[in-house]
Amino acid sequence: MSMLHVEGLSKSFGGLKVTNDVSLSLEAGERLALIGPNGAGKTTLVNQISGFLGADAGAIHLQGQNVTHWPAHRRVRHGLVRTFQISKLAPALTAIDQVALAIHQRDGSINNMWRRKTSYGLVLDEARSILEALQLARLAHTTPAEMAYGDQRLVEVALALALKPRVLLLDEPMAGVPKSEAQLILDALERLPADLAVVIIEHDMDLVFRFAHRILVLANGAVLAAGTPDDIRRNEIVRAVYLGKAGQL
Ligand SMILES: Nc1ncnc2c1ncn2[C@@H]1O[C@H](COP(=O)(O)OP(=O)(O)OP(=O)(O)O)[C@@H](O)[C@H]1O
Repeated sequence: MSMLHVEGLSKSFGGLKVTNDVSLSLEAGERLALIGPNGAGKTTLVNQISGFLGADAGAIHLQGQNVTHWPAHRRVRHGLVRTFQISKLAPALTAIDQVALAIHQRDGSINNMWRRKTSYGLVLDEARSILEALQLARLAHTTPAEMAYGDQRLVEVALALALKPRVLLLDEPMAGVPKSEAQLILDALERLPADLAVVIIEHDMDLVFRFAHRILVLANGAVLAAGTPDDIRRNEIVRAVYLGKAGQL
């Protein structure tokens, strides 16, 4: 059974079809990249899958369960977690506190007055191990303002991991990150749990072609092509519409 199955998803804003009959499937451990020119509908599709935007037509199944009409927070509880293009970090909190807060949120313990100190110790242990897994332990006691931008993006990935996703949607983790920090991001993404299913929106083709097992190309809201990185690299239509024009192949 697929971890995520999207069938015929569509959405229009006025007369503009922003997603047009999009289907995709994702197995545990798979890395799928969503690429396409600006305005192709990538973020809209991720907004729909994560429950931030409804669908005019189509269905979304998470591990066989129909979640099409579920609100975003319910999808999160069932393992469908996303990050955003724009930073959502709390400016005054250290990385470890932010991750600990996300763990509390996941466990529903944030308002639990009777929380025992021992359980808080366990939360901190877990927060530390999430940071370590992404090689971010060096940032544990650092606030976002004191971090390089690439590190901030990675702490956001750590926050998403704290929610124990089975499917992780990453919206442009490389956006705004200077080239000098790009390798750091790629290294961290390659250390994501092997059984996690990942959908990544990304304009950086180096990252896309190194990270993705499969690539789905969107243009004008519709699927233009889908296949392995080699298939996509060789696809003449994709080259003409997107990759060739971007001069990145
Ligand atoms: N709330 C909205 N109301 C009206 N139009 C919208 C809305 N959100 C997105 N759009 C339009 O939908 C189209 C797709 O936008 P979307 O942000 O999904 O594209 P994208 O592929 O993610 O682009 P980018 O690579 O620039 O992030 C664009 O033409 C955009 O202007």
